[in-house]
Amino acid sequence: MTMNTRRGLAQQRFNGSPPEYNIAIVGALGVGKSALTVKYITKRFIMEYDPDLEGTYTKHEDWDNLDLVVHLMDTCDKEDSDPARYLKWADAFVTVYSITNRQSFETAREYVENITQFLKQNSRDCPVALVGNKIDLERYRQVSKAEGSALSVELECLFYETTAAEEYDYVATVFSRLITEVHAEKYGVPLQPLFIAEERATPRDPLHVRQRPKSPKGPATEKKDEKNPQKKNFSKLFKIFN
Ligand SMILES: Nc1nc2c(ncn2[C@@H]2O[C@H](COP(=O)(O)OP(=O)(O)OP(=O)(O)O)[C@@H](O)[C@H]2O)c(=O)[nH]1
Repeated sequence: MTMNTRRGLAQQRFNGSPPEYNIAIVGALGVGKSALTVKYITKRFIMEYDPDLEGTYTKHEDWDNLDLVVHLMDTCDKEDSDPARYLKWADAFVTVYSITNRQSFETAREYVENITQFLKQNSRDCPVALVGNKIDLERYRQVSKAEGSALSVELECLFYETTAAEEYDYVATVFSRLITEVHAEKYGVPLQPLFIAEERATPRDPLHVRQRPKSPKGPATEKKDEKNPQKKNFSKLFKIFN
């Protein structure tokens, strides 16, 4: 069976159109929502963004010959903005705080509580991840990993620590898990390759490699190496990458 036939068969399971996932990224200003969005979309770290811009970005993933379409909303909450725009839209939520900013951790709690309350009121069940970002700045850490983990247990959500400034795998791990969970919820079947044992290629993409069982919840592996990120200025013109 050719690669194209396998892809066709895989796609047929979803009426010919690729499965889609809407993921909203929320949190206080400056925690790295835009940086994590860009990292996931382009695998690159970009230092500066326009803090007032909110945008939705799309990425196609290849999951063992199945096309997946992932839409990310990099949110930007203002005093008068209505969170319903992403609460209603999203299939999953990434609530980001910076491990170097305790206030952002408190804000993340409020975000997760509001999301959970909205989901409950609307009888919806969506995965929510609490994400402590900027672990490359370990020396400035204000929120311990144990505190992040304890809050996720209390709020009954997933927990990861990440960095947008280092390896892509930190970020891929979070999205891989959310996509897997959303898929099961939205399409009623686990996200798994069309199983043709003798022809199955060795999975290489991080999405596949990082696929995890449903439980237990747990943080991504922490890495202590420090690197100097590129010192460049960009605006949200990275939108052109889509
Ligand atoms: N060292 C380091 N810096 C990061 C990381 N993530 C983001 N930053 C930096 O933190 C600053 C804020 O990042 P943003 O992505 O703009 O944060 P945001 O949450 O989108 O906040 P607004 O743009 O203000 O809405 C920028 O200077 C980023 O370069 C990270 O993982 N490590």
